[in-house]
Amino acid sequence: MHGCSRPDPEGFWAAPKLRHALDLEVVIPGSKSATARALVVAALSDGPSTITGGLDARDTQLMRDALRALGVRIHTSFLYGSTSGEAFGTPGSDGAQPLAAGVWRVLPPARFVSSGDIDCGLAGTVARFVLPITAMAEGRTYVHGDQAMSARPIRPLLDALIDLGAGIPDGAFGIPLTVTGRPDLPGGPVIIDSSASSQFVSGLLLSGSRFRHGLDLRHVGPTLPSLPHIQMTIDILREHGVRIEEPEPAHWVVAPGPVRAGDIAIEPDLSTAAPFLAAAVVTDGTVRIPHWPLETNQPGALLLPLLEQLGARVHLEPGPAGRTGTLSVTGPGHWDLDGFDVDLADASELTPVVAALGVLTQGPSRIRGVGHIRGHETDRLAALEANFRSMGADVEQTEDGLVFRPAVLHGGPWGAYADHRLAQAGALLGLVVSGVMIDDIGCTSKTMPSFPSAWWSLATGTGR
Ligand SMILES: O=C(O)C1=C[C@@H](OP(=O)(O)O)[C@@H](O)[C@H](O)C1
Ligand SMILES: C=C(OP(=O)(O)O)C(=O)O
Repeated sequence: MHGCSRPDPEGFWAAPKLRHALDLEVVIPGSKSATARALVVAALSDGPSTITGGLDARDTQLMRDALRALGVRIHTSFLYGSTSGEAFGTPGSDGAQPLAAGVWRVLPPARFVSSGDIDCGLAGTVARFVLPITAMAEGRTYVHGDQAMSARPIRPLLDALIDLGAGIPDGAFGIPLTVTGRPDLPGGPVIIDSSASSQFVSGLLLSGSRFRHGLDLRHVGPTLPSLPHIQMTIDILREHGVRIEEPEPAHWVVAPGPVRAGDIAIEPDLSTAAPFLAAAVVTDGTVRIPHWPLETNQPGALLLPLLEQLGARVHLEPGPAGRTGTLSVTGPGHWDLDGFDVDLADASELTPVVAALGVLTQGPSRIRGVGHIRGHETDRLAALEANFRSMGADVEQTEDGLVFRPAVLHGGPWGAYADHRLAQAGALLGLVVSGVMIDDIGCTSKTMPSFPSAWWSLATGTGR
C-alpha cells in the first residue's frame, strides 16, 4: 500500500521536499483511538449501534475482524464529505469525495462465540482491548499478530486476566497465545502495573461491566502514561450507561451491568494531524484542518501549545454547528525555531513528530516522560536516535526521552521500523532536508492509508 509513493527499485520512498509556499487544507481521517473504543463498546452493548466517521485503516480493520471473529456482526458503508465545512453528503454532491471513513452498523451477539482465530497485526488497541472479550467468548481463540507484536508488552494484562478468572495458560508470556473463553468470567478486584501501557487499564475497563462481579482495578507501578487515553475510555463508557468511579487516582471501580447501545460519531484523529500541522511550522506556511473538535479528550490537541511556543499562530474558527471548526496553523515567520523542553507522558504518540521538530531547533531541546514508548510499534527512542544520527543530528536517548543539540542535517535512508509515526516523522524532515529516503512508507496504512498521497500533495501542490 504505497499510494503515490513511487518507491525506487529498492522500495525506498523519496520524501518530497517542499516545492511551493505551503497554504493548504487537509482532511484528516477519524481517530484510531476513538474508533477502537466505539467498536468495542458497540460490540459489548445491549443492542445495535451506528458508528459514523470511523477510521478505515489497518488497525481498525483488524479491530472489526477481531470482533467479527467473536460473533459480532458489522455492516460497513462509506461516508462521503466535502473537504470544507461540516456537512457530509453523498457521492457526487457538492464535490464530495470519499473519505477514509465509514458508517458502520454494529450488531452485538447474544453471547460471544469464538471462531478460533484473531489477528492483532501491530495494533496495541486490538491486542489489549479484545483480549478481555476473548476471555468471555465461548471456545478457544488463537490470538496472534505481526512478528513485532510479540515484543510489545502485554504480560501484566495477561496476569490480571488470570487473576480475574480467565482461561489463559499460566506460562503465557505474550502474543501469540491461546485463550479458553469463559462466558461467566468472575471479574472482581485486581491489581496491575500499567506503567508499560495505559491500554492495559483501558482494555479491562472496557469489558469490566460485563464481568460477573464487575471490576475493581488498581494500578500500582512507577508511572502511568497516557492518562487522557484512560479518560477517553471512561468518557465513552459513561456515555453508554456504565457506572464507573475513580475513588482515588489510579483506582477504578466498574459496576456490573449492561452497556447501553447508542450511536457514536468519531472525531478526526488529532495525532494523525500532527505531522501536517508541524509541516506548517517547519516550512513557515499555513495548514488548515476542517472538522477540528472545539472540545476534545484526544491527547493530540496537546501539540498546539507546543507549536505556539515555537512561534506558530494557531487559530480555531468555529463552524456553523458550533461543535467543530477549522483549525489553522501558520509558521512563525522565521526559520530558526527555539529549543524546547516538553513532557509528553500524556501524549506519547506525538513523540516522533515532536522529535523531528527537536532536531530542527536552533537551541537545545528535550522530550521527557516517554520511556514506555520503547514498547510501542518499535523501540521508538532507539529508532529515532538511530535515524537522526544517520542524518548528522546531535541526539541521544535519556532514561525517559531524547535530548537534541543543534547540528547540520543531511539526507539519507530513513528506517520506518514498520512504525507509521516513524515514517511520518521522516516525511516531515524530508520537507526541509534533501534526500530523505523512507524504507517503508506503506506502514502509514496503520492509521492513514492516504498518507503518501496526502503528503505528496502537501509538498508539491499537485495531486498524484
Ligand atoms: O488507548 C489508546 O488508544 C492509546 C493509548 C496510548 O498507548 P500507551 O499508553 O501504550 O502509550 C497511545 O500511545 C496509543 O497510540 C493509543
Ligand atoms: C502507540 C501507537 O499505537 P498502538 O495503538 O498500536 O499502541 C500509536 O499509534 O502511536
